[in-house]
Amino acid sequence: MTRPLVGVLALQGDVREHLAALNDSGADAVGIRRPEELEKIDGLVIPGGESTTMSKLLQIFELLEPLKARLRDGLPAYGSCAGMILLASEILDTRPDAQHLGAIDMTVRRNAFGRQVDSFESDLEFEGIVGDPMRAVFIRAPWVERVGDDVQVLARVPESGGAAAGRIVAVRQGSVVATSFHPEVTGDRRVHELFVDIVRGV
Ligand SMILES: NC(=O)CC[C@H](N)C(=O)O
Repeated sequence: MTRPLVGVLALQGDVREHLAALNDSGADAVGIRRPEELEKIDGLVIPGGESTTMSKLLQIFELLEPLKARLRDGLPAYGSCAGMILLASEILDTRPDAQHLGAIDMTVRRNAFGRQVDSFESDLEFEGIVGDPMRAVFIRAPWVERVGDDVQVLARVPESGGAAAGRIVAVRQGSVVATSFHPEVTGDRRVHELFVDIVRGV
């Protein structure tokens, strides 16, 4: 597979940044808004934004069930922040009618680090990615409170992170990856390169 076709769920959130990051990382990127567009892609990114809004829009645009089906069939996926929330099997502190995709066996707490003003940046180690520590940008981010046996923890808040030190902020289950933070906004393409390799089956 030379340049895989990777979709970015384009209902709401920071779509443009992920399209650019994927194009920089060896994939051809395309926005996804309709069920029929899901069939042609080799992988999918779910961007940051507002997970409860995305949940509603997934239903309005009739994408929820077709996307769940493609994920069940093994579609590689990567979710950042709100995308992590949607990929979870259990979400804490969300609306009762909020939908989720259940692609990773994990419990995620929305807005776990606090209010918008508590957003922060941190340098952290990312399992499987070599080189300098990754600059992680957390914007009203979730954290992972529980992971299933098949889920690999890829990154945690470092000891310098105060009360949140040790909290799980990046995970992988099979071909599905999720981060609490936003690599798409820093110019560091290593997470997107890792995901494109997963899509390629590397
Ligand atoms: N940066 C983000 O994606 C924020 C996520 C948002 N706080 C939510 O709970 O859906």
